Amino acid sequence: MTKLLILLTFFSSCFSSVTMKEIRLQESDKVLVVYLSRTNNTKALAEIIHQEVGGDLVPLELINPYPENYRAIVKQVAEENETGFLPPLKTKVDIKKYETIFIGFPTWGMQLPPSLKSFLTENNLEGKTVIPFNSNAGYGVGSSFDTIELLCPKSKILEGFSIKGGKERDGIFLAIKGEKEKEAKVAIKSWLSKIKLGVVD
Ligand SMILES: Cc1cc2nc3c(=O)[nH]c(=O)nc-3n(C[C@H](O)[C@H](O)[C@H](O)COP(=O)(O)O)c2cc1C
Repeated sequence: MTKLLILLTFFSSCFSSVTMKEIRLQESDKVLVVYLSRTNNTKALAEIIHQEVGGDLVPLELINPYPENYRAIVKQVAEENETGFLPPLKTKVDIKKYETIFIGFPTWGMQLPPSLKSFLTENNLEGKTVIPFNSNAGYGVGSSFDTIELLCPKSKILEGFSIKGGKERDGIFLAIKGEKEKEAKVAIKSWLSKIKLGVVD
């Protein structure tokens, strides 16, 4: 009887470890990490998240890119925010393929950038898990996370992640590199395990 129990325990543990691995791979297939980044800070976060959770990593591109000049982009974004203009996207995603969607963006004018509003309007995220992440110049996420809640009323929205990135206004472009990148990695890993999306080896 004891022998039988030991054998059963052995086989069930083999079986469960195979199943766990398969589930993780399947889940990873259904993960999308989509992000907007101008000076690569949010891109650095997206790459760390992608290394941790797998899936597809997709940069969001516009049909008509924003001006290079900082003052010009600030002015254009302010106008778009005021009029509610949704810039058309070059990036198309087959959203049906995904169940878990990480959405990354910088804070622009203390709001969600207009192209993210386009993305969330163009794609139906009903029933999907949505996880925002953000970099900013030190002033926080503004209304961006709340706007995601508004635009994704039928999604399960998990706690977002936010970190200080660059400050283009003061000539600081990519800040999430070297030591800062290592710090971001530690913070992201702890956030992912808090929201229970960290991949266990
Ligand atoms: C048009 C524009 C507006 C911005 N507005 C804000 C803001 O309101 N608050 C803030 O903290 N940072 C603001 N920033 C700074 C970015 O959020 C910050 O530099 C971020 O790390 C950039 O991310 P990226 O490198 O992925 O583009 C703004 C940057 C741009 C280009």
